[in-house]
Order: sequence, then C-alpha cells, then structure tokens
Amino acid sequence: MNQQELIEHAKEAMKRAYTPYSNFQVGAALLDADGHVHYGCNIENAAYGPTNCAERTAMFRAIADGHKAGSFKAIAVMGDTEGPISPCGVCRQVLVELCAPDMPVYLGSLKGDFVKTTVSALLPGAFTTKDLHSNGG
Ligand SMILES: O=c1ccn([C@H]2C[C@H](O)[C@@H](CO)O2)c(=O)[nH]1
Ligand SMILES: [Zn+2]
Repeated sequence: MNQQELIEHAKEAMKRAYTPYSNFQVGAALLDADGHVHYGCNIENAAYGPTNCAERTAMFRAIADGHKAGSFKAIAVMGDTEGPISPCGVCRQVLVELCAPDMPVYLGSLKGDFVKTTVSALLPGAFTTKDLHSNGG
C-alpha cells in the first residue's frame, strides 16, 4: 500500500461523511500492521458538539476492532480544501495517543495538494501519558 493508494482510500471514505450542517466532507484511511485499511468520515450532529472528525472515526473504529495503540502504519486524510487539509487540535491529540510519534500522516486535498508529515510534527509539546505519570499520577 503506497501513499497514493492510501490517499485514494481517504477520498473514498469522504463519500461516507454525514455532514448536514457544514456540508464539508472529510475522509480518513488508517493503515494497520496487517496492511488493512480502516475508513473514517466526519459524522455531524444537530447539537454540533458530538460531531466526530474523520480521523478520530478511523482510529476509534480500528481500536474497537482490536488493533493496538501504536501499531498503525500510516493515516491519510482528504478534504475539499485550498491546500492540504489540516487536522483539528482534538484529532492531533488523539493521533499522539494512539499512533507512534514517527508514523507518517498524509494530508491531501481534492485539488491534488499533498504533504507528508508525522504525528509528532503535528503536535509539538503534546501532553501525553508521560506527563501524567511524571507527577505520580
Ligand atoms: O481535519 C478535519 C477537519 C474538519 N473535520 C470535520 C469536522 C466537521 O464535521 C467539519 C467542519 O469542521 O469537518 C474533519 O473531520 N477533519
Ligand atoms: Zn478533528
């Protein structure tokens, strides 16, 4: 599975978005250690707050299906943006929790923009489990 293929999966996942409020569709494709792809889309809610982003949907699905935190190989995210899509702060925090720091993150747009980054580069100085335990917590 190369990065272009994973991006194509993210584009396919976009079509599953439930977005009656923003009409802004986002797709994510998370590659697991067995080479299988887990799709995520954004799922909105009339109360707005319960909305789940595509990235978190993909990660939560894979974890619920039995995949272990830190075992994933890559994630691709796609949206209809000017420039590569930029994951929100909440998703960056969840990426740090569930994916390895050096895991590749591919960010695309329907216009063909593309950047490759990593989980740790997306959230410098993240609060992690290490911070909790450094104080005896
Ligand atoms: O990286 C992103 C950015 C935004 N959204 C969703 C949340 C909401 O449904 C809509 C507008 O913010 O896009 C994602 O799923 N992922
Ligand atoms: Zn998000």
